[in-house]
Amino acid sequence: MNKARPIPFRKMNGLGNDFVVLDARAHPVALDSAAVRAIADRETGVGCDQLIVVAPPTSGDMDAFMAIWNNDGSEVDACGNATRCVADLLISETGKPEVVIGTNAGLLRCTRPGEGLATVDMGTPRFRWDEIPLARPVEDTRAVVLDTGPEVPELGPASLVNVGNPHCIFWVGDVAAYDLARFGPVLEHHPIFPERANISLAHVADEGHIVLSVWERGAGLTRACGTAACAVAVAAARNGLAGRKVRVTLPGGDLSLDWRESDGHILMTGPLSYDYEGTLPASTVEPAGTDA
Ligand SMILES: N[C@@H](CCC[C@H](N)C(=O)O)C(=O)O
Repeated sequence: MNKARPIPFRKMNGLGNDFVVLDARAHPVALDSAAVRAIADRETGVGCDQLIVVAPPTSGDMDAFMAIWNNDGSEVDACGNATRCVADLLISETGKPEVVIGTNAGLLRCTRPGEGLATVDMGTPRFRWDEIPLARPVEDTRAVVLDTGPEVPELGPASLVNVGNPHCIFWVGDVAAYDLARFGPVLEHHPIFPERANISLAHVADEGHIVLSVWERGAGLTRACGTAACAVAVAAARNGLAGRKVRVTLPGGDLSLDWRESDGHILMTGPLSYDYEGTLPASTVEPAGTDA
């Protein structure tokens, strides 16, 4: 007899960047791209920008491991906003002042500076062309001219950086003046990015404040993207456009970024919220043959 029970999930968000969070620590889940797309579908599934699986630690130096899937079914290494959400879950559960989350992009240390807030140490950015990665050598990733067709407006040179995932940033005078939803997909799939890229339009309002709009790889236009905020903060400082501590305003709200002088780590602080809880039919996420 199939005794499979429904799988509980939490719906959470960081500045409106929204996640279905599955806790696979007690009961494993098996996901493939098709299952992720079905759950993430806003018409026929739960709907989310990313699906997050909290799994048991894979080594003694972490509290849990976190797997990240975009809503197009691609698995990725980093998600800043979801890391804050999972950090809050683990801090509430353990009572520890600091938790360590394992990701495919490395170990991330997280704290709770106030109720409903989390700070994540996103580690150090990478700037070399083969670390971003790019399809061809580029000497200086601070300002790269991309060949684009008529569907992309004149945006000037891009700054490229990897903060656990690849980001491409264009510096503009007014982010609202551009229809990023129209040409974001073209840039995401530009041949210079063998793993595609997250595409940002950034306006430096002053040396401590940047306004940002993001077309996320594998998810489209989102209300916020934590790693894009990290990427734009370090790229602005590296280009001499802003200081190392900046406020980044996204459509969903503000994040505080500190590209720490002492060790080059990026600290990202911002809010997170719990939306609701629900259950998924076991058949959507259980390993084949499970009779749990
Ligand atoms: N929403 C995220 C980023 C999620 C992954 C990204 N779309 C990618 O494919 O790299 C964030 O808050 O950082």
